[in-house]
Amino acid sequence: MSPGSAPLDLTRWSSSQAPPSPPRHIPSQQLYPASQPTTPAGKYETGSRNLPNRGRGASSRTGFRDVNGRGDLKPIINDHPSGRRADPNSLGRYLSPLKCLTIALPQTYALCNHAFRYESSDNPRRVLTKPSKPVHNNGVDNEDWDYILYVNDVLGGEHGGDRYLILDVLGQGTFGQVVKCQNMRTHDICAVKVVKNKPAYHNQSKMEVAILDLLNQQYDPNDSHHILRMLESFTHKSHLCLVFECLSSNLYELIKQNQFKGLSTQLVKVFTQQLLDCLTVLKEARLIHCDLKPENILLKSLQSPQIKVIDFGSACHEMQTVYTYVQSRFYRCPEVLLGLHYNTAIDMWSLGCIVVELFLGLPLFPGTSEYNQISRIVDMLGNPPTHILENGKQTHEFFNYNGLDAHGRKQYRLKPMEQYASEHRTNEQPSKQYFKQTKLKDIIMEYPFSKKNPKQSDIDKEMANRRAFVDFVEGLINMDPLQRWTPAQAAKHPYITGEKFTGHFEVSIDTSLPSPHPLCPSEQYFSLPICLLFLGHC
Ligand SMILES: Nc1ncnc2c1ncn2[C@@H]1O[C@H](COP(=O)(O)OP(=O)(O)OP(=O)(O)O)[C@@H](O)[C@H]1O
Repeated sequence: MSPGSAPLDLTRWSSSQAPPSPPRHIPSQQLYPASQPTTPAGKYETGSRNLPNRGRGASSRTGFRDVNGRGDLKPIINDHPSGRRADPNSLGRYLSPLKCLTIALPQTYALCNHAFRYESSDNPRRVLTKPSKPVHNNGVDNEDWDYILYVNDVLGGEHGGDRYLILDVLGQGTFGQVVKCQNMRTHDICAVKVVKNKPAYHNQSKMEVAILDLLNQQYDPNDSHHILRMLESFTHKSHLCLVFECLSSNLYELIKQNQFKGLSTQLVKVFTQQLLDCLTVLKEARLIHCDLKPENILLKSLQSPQIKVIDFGSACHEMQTVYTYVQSRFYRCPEVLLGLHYNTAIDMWSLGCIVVELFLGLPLFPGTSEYNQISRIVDMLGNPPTHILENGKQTHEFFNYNGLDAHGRKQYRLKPMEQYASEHRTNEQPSKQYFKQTKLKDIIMEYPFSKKNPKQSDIDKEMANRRAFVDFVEGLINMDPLQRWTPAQAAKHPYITGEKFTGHFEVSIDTSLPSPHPLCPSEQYFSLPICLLFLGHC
């Protein structure tokens, strides 16, 4: 530096003053509009303030300047970062190659070809529905009568209601698709179930709307009983759409993430308490969920073990058990398998299967067929009580009648697999065993510890927890629905309350009778559709 010359003060260069220079790979006449001078005014002015900003990477020499006003010329370095193109929207800023080829791709194209024009309407729409080929309903439905959903399409607003921007897919079920959406008015994120455009699904889903409305408004107005919230429903291009609060992963995914190793008795307890709370409310409303399983229990978020029960699409009132074929097979109870009348007790059987699965990481009765399901249950728990077998419409499908016993009671024995298979022309396979033990108590008590080298005090505590857990589960998977514990009874078990478990828990009689619905004239003749008429849902 010459004596008397001012030091370079790079900090006083603002990026907006930095002159853009053409990148090596794009001709400068393409980079700058014809009206814009290739060399911005002042680019080669002398004086430290006007020195171009120095960026990272190689610099290119673009001229000389008088460094001291006395004609001492020094080369001017144009500090254009290597491999970067000037941002045409922000003078003095540069775009990285990554940006040029991603978010600034339309500009990059426009630079290369002046005729290029970008229109967002030309974007290929990301389809979320499979198959996506238009078949029905003027081309908006596929061959399965599912509405073909695209990211950034809008649902709703047909009758002036809220509109929902489709963001992503959340799940798929028998009834339709569930997508993550954003309410375009409130900006809230929600889940929208878009039901198949078929009368059977449409009508059944209207029942789901009615049941959730009833539960949300009448039985759980404060949203404190772990029941999914339905925000509204509307029709979009003949598809019934149900708008729900948006939840997180389901419990099956949680088990899977845990590599099917099972959850601690403590965490299982936290989930069970919430499920019992939900089932208590359902029993009060005399509603049967009919499809309780880990996939239909969702975490509210990944931050805490708060859960919600979803999918009331198979739910019904106790007086309206029109379908004989309910519940997912692994969680199906003996009275349903054998074709008896059923009530809210069937959800308690499912709950028993679920809590064991949460603890073990594997389903308790993973039946591969109806026969395999019942044979797994019988293998573990023995025959169902005689009165159940006597009254089951399907008993003769699975059991042989073996005459009367010494007390004059009918005796039944499960058909051998080969007999059942030949009678029903099915390909039954022997049950694959996942545990070497066959009895529930042994499976649970001998299940390996998750902790390596636990202290004796930890072992004692865990074994005490497990003893309470076994006793609790046995009350739920009682073959006799009349003896099976109700949610209120189960909620009093020491495993749930945290009291010391001192031996088999004797339940007291459940006096919590369902209260008559406020809008129904007679509890005796209560039926859901009548009730819904009062609520204006039919
Ligand atoms: N509120 C929600 N928030 C987040 N994901 C959801 C929500 N509701 C449903 N899902 C996802 O969508 C999937 C299908 O939903 P749902 O069980 O209600 O549909 P379905 O057609 O009734 O299914 P199924 O075949 O079990 O009857 C769920 O397993 C879940 O993964």
